[in-house]
Parts: sequence; structure tokens; C-alpha cells
Amino acid sequence: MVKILLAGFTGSMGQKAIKMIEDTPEFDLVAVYAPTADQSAAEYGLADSVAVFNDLNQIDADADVWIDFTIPDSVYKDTKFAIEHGYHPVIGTTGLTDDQEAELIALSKQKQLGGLIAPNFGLSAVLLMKFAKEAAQYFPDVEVIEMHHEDKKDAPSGTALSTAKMIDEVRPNHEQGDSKESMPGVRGGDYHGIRIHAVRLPGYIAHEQVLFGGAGEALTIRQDSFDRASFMQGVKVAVKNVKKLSELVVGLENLL
Ligand SMILES: NC(=O)C1=CN([C@@H]2O[C@H](COP(=O)(O)OP(=O)(O)OC[C@H]3O[C@@H](n4cnc5c(N)ncnc54)[C@H](O)[C@@H]3O)[C@@H](O)[C@H]2O)C=CC1
Ligand SMILES: O=C(O)C1=N[C@H](C(=O)O)C[C@H](O)C1
Repeated sequence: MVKILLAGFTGSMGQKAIKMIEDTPEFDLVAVYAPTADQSAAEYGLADSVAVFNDLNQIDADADVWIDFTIPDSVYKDTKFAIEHGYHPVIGTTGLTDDQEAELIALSKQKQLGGLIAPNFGLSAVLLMKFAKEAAQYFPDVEVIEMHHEDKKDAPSGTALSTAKMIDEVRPNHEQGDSKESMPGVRGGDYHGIRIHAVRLPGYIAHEQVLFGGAGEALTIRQDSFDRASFMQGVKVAVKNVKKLSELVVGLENLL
């Protein structure tokens, strides 16, 4: 049995995660956390045995794994708390800076605790990133367009940034177009010369396109997450296997 603490349980992803945990016989939800939580477990439709926390520093649950779907402003302190208290982190929340990520990895090594940060738990997105990295070796001219629901707090998405980082690892040094912007920002964000465009619209959930251009041809790789339930298979794999890791790693592909 894997005992789970879920941070961000009242949110869109938190609610899907509760269902996934309840539907998985070998998982046991022992505690939930959200700063706004002000009701009992039963009032949230949870078993009476589930401890409800609304203050990070009060958390003392007997859990093995900390699942985090909170907000970019809290993910660093949540993950640090999890590692310091011996909970294996499974982090879906986006927004960690490179420095924060490096610090958390160092802390996990020091504590010899396995954990996972996954910018995207969806198989289609994991494969998109893998294929984009492969294509970038042959098509160095590339731009990324990510499209999300209007409530998304961060831009670019963690997935788009991760895609750009993976492309940057293999893409030959390269200058790409030099249009002068007559409207600030119209060419999108710039990650080491890779342009990233973020769209926010009602009706969308999470989608990404990577566009490669070559002489007289183009390649477009696209993935669509139409339902947040699609992320849960990846979360399940992560929770089941995170203990096998010896430190905090980035990317679900490390466990597939
Ligand atoms: N890795 C992945 O596959 C996916 C990652 N995400 C990421 O997960 C995160 C959550 O997304 P949603 O559920 O859509 O957001 P949401 O806004 O629906 O839920 C956020 C949750 O965080 C809690 N929260 C608010 N302030 C907090 C604080 N200061 N400390 C701790 N918790 C706090 C809220 O009470 C709520 O429970 C986002 O960063 C999003 O980008 C979303 C989908 C898939
Ligand atoms: O906020 C979301 O919804 C999502 N966030 C993650 C990201 O920033 O990449 C994963 C997915 O795109 C959904």
C-alpha cells in the first residue's frame, strides 16, 4: 500500500488525482493540503480517516508520497518541505526556476530520497518532447506554440519550456530570422533563440505544437490533452515507482 498526501486537492488536477487514488486499490489517500481548506474530510467527500491540512508547517501525516498540483508560487517550498520530511515528491506543479530545481535535486541527494518533477504526465506530451528533440537535430529552425485554458497561471507552460530545453540540447548553434518587432512581444518569448508563443483561451485544456521549417518543407508535431484525466496514468506510474529513484529527477520518461 502506498500512503499518499495530496497538495492542491481542491484544484482541477487535485480533484482528478483524488479519483485516481480512490480507484487504485494499492493507493491510500491519508492526507490532503490546500491553504484554503476549511472543512472536514467528510464535507469534502473524503473518508473520515483523511487528514485535512491548511497550513504547510502543521503537516505531520504518515505518508510515503507527496503529490503536488498547487501553484507556481508555492511549489518550491512545498517540494522542499516534502523532501525535508521524508515524503517522496511527485511534482506536477509547474514554475520551478532552474536554480530552485538544482537546489531541490541537491537536497534530495543529501537526503537520499527519490522523487519526480514532471512538467507533463501525459503520454502524448512526453512523446511530443522526445520526437521534437529528435527532429531538431535535422531541423534547427523551430518555434513552439502552447495553448491552454484561460485560468492557467504561468506562461510559458512547463511543457513548452521543457520542450525548448530538450531541443536546445541538440540543436546546432543557430540564428533564426531577424524580423524587427513593430509590436512588442509579437514574436513570442525567447529561450536561447527558440521562440515560444503562449495562447490562453476558454474551451482549451492543454495543447502544444512544435513547428519545424526547412528548405521547401515543414514538420509539425502536435499533442492535445482534451481531458485532465489523461494525466492520471502518468501520475499513477510515478507514485508506484518513485521509491525506486535515488534522487529527484525531471521528466516522466525516467520512469517509463
Ligand atoms: N504536470 C502535469 O502533467 C500537469 C501539471 N499541471 C500543473 O498543476 C498545477 C495545478 O493546476 P490546476 O489543478 O489546474 O490548478 P488549480 O488552480 O485548479 O488548483 C490549484 C490548487 O493549489 C492550491 N493552492 C493555492 N495557493 C496555494 C499555496 N500558496 N500553497 C499551496 N497550495 C495552494 C489551491 O487551493 C488549489 O487546490 C499548475 O501548476 C499546472 O500547470 C496541470 C496539469 C497537468
Ligand atoms: O496548467 C495546466 O493546465 C497544465 N500545465 C502543465 C504545463 O504547464 O505544461 C502541463 C499541461 O500543459 C497542463
